[in-house]
Amino acid sequence: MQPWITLDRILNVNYDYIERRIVDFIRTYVNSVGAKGAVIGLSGGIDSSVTASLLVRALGKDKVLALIMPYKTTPPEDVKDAIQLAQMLGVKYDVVNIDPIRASFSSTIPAFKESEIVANGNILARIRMTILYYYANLNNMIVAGTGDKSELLIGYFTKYGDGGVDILPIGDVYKSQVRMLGRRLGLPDSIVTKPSSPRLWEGQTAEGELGVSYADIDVILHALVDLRMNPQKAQEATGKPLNLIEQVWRRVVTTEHKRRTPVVPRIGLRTIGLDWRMPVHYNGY
Ligand SMILES: Nc1ncnc2c1ncn2[C@@H]1O[C@H](COP(=O)(O)OP(=O)(O)OC[C@H]2O[C@@H]([n+]3cccc(C(=O)O)c3)[C@H](O)[C@@H]2O)[C@@H](O)[C@H]1O
Ligand SMILES: Nc1ncnc2c1ncn2[C@@H]1O[C@H](COP(=O)(O)OP(=O)(O)OP(=O)(O)O)[C@@H](O)[C@H]1O
Ligand SMILES: [Mg+2]
Repeated sequence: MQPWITLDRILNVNYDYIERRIVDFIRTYVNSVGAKGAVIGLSGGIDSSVTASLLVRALGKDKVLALIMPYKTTPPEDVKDAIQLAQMLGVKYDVVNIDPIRASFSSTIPAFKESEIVANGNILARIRMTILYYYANLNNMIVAGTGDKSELLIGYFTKYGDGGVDILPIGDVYKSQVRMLGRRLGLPDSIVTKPSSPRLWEGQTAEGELGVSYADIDVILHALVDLRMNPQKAQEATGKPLNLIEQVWRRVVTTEHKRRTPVVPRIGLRTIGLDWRMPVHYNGY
């Protein structure tokens, strides 16, 4: 049988609907929790650019605050792209260089190891999260996350770093779809065509670190997650190698802890995270 789950199938979705749904979600959520707006980290990458653009459509430019937080591994073009986008959207922005903050970690932590690139890279994401929450606290705003469905499902984010946010507007949109959305939102070409990278260390790219392309990841996730296929069925339907499918699935299952609130052992009659559930903007008593 010819593979029928192709990238075209992932890309061929109703972007008008996606845009309307997300804009409506942001507006309703921010208003119903009584926040004054949203704070976002702008990296010059596709995810934060699309999210920022949707925030402005939902809330208006005066209710969106952008933080541009370069480190020495951030290419100057990224800073330029982020500033250009903030100006294009008309939002207020601050540029905060995080080099000295990160340097204070290496100079004060006795166990600090310069060679631990992933652990040290995660510090950058957690420094940025701390700064975003500082601005949110000062302005009675919430922190908008930028994780897309692909990154969230494979756990490709720093727990409580870029994962430490209040809402995830593009969290149900695959990376390949986010790029298409970016084009439709009129984002500059330099942003839309830029290869994804967390820029946590010199030369890092997402596809290089993961060892698989987002085009493949998205097709495989659609089969495994949306269509609930087992790896064998997913292989028939996508034509991708079984070992690649299993590798992606392994990432999904081993990172479930990143998508949950911390686990609590059951002791009482109702336990947080197990059978205590409440809507986040419930006003009743
Ligand atoms: N089963 C489990 N239950 C509960 N907690 C568990 C756990 N397994 C690990 N943990 C905890 O999780 C920690 C590991 O998670 P974490 O600290 O996130 O670290 P980790 O997943 O190892 O690293 C983050 C990954 O995300 C990538 N990243 C980061 C930031 C941005 C982006 C981007 O796309 O822009 C990508 C980064 O390149 C790296 O590959 C462990 O040290 C442990 O504390
Ligand atoms: N230099 C930076 N300044 C401000 N925020 C940043 C910076 N680097 C990362 N971030 C924040 O961390 C988020 C996660 O980074 P990530 O690289 O996944 O997203 P992106 O750069 O927007 O898109 P892509 O995944 O395509 O690179 C960013 O979307 C942004 O909110
Ligand atoms: Mg990036």
